[in-house]
This record gives sequence, C-alpha cells and structure tokens, in this order.
Amino acid sequence: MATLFDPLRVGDLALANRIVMAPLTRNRSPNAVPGDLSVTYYGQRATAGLIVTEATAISHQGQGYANVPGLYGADQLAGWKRVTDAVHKAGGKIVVQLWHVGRISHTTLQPGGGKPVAPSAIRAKSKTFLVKPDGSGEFVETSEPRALDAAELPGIVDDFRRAARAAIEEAGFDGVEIHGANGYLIDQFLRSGTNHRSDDYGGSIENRARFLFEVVDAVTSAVGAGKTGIRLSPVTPANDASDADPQPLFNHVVEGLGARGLAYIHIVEGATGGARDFSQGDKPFDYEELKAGYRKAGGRGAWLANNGYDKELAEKAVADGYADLVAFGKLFIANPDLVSRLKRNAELNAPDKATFYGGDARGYTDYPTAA
Ligand SMILES: C=C(C(=O)O)c1ccccc1
Repeated sequence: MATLFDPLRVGDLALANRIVMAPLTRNRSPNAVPGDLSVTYYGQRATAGLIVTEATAISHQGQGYANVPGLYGADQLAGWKRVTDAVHKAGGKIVVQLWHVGRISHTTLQPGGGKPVAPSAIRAKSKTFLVKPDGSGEFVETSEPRALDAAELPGIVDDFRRAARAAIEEAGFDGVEIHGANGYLIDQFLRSGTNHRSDDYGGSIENRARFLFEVVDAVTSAVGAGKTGIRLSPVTPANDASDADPQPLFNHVVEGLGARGLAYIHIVEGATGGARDFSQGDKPFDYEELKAGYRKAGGRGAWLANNGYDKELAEKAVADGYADLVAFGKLFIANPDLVSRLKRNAELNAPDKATFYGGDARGYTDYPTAA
C-alpha cells in the first residue's frame, strides 16, 4: 500500500515522494523575470517530490497579471535557470507551468495596449492584479477581450511549443505542465460558458477540445510526453469559467489524453482554492469516473490530485490507489519543509493571505522551517 513518502517514477522523472508543490502565483517577478527571492523560495521547497512552478507566460500576449514570470525573453529564461539550478543543487525536481491567460488580462498588460484574446468576445466577471506607479498592487476588472481568428491559433500553439523547448533546453526544467485549468485560454476553449464559436473550435465537445489537443501535441513533440503534464479543473468557477455539462466534456478530454503518453494528469477537484464538493451541471462531478476513463483509454500517466487536501485525506487517496500524487498549495507557501513536517506530524505554519500576491520577502521566503 503506497504512502505519501514513497518514491515514484512519473514519466521521465524519478520523484523522491508523492508530495507535489502546487502552482502558486505570487506576483514577485518584476518585468517577468524571476529574481533572487524566487531562487531562494523554490530552493527552500526542493524536498517536494515535484515542484510545479507558478503559472508562467508563454508570450507577452499570454501575460495576464503584473509581475508574473515568463518564458519568452532571454532574461526570463536566465532567471529561471538560476531557480532550477538551486532546486537541483538541493536534490529537487521542478517543472514549469506553461500559461496563456486568454481573456483574464488587462489592456495595460497586452502588446500595444490591445485587447486580451479569447475564443469569444465575452468579458470575464473576474479581476487581475496590476501594480500602481507607487509600487503597490491592486486587483482590477479584466478587460473586454476580442475573439481570436482561427488563423491566429497556430501561432499561439507555436508559442507553447517554443516556450516548452526553451524551458527544458535553456532554463533547465525537468519538464513542463500545460495550464489547461482555472478559466485561462485552453479552459476558455473547453467550456461552453466561454466558447461560443461556430467554427471547428466551437460547438461540439470534440471541437471545443481541439485547441487543447493541438497544444498537447505541439508540446509533447517538442520536449517529449515523458516530460509533459497537464492541469485540468473540470468544475472550477475560477475566472468566471463554466460549462453546462462538464462530465462528458472532461471524460472526452482525458480519453484523448490517454493515447498521448503524458507523464501526469493534474486535477483540481471542486472550486480552485475553495470547496472540494463544488460542482457545475446537474449532478456532482465523478472524479473516479474521470480517472477510469483515462486508464481505459490507455492512459498510464500519474494521477495528481489537488485542492483542499490535508495529510489524512492525501494519505487515504494514495493508499486507496486513487491518487498517485497529491499537490499542496497554501501549505507549501507557509511550510518550506512541508514534507518533513508531514512525515513527523509536526505543527504546520499558517499561511498569511495578506502576503500571497505581490510584495517582498515577507510571506515569501521568511517562513521558518521546523526545528
Ligand atoms: C495562475 C493562477 C491559477 O491557475 O489560478 C492564479 C493567478 C492569480 C491568482 C491566483 C491563481
């Protein structure tokens, strides 16, 4: 019976344990460049079986928040190389989350001050994070997006491919995670609430999933399926995401992923950062059914469960064979040495929400390790 502390091979990666640091946006990369603080922050958390970095923009168009990192500039890649060197020196494994925000952005962050892009011109009832001239942060309404022309999509797919290749070859990452969750671009194409297209990328489930598979195929062709994971959030309402009937949609997605040999499938259960039993559609979402469909379709990647797990729930999920890996977010913010604390049932530091987004070392690199 597996435990959280057993090693596991995940695609090309040999992980020391089943405990994953979830992707966590912290808004501490001015000019999209991870700096000294990020080197320290990720290095401190290298005992995780796997670190998934904060969401990282594949292009300027893919940026949606102030001071989030990128993978599309030499200085950004050099900054990340310092991070991966620190994590590897501490014996850790780290993958970068490839991100295009789609409509969750603001004109001031977009190339030439243009509109954010999306499958359809539907403004999100959501906010993004900007930094004022005095350096203080503020959450503001996202801007009205414009609908992408289908002819633009190959260029965005290329941006994912290029970012993935640079992540491995220049920034030293062990792999990449495609961000297909939380109401960002790929998820905007998937969900009926955000995709009102009438072309080959809209309407049917097959059409709405088309862009996701084009991105997956481009990334796996660039870096290998054994270095590629994907994050999905079937029912999250994050960023005003919604779908009328998520179960058949995401069953279709994982069945398509089953034949693609990915290293892992990362599932946000319920509302991101909120209620695990949150659901959309007319019945509760069935995650066991989702996983069974993936395995039935030949999927052998690790199953990475996330959202609201504590040690007890995580141990049960792994012992029962439902989850191969469990990702912790807020617990890793506050506990750089989470793995050893969980192993010893040590007391856990409480995260300070006031310092989650933006700022300096406070609430970022200054959480203590246990004695
Ligand atoms: C990248 C994010 C996600 O995946 O939800 C994010 C962005 C801003 C704040 C919190 C989370």
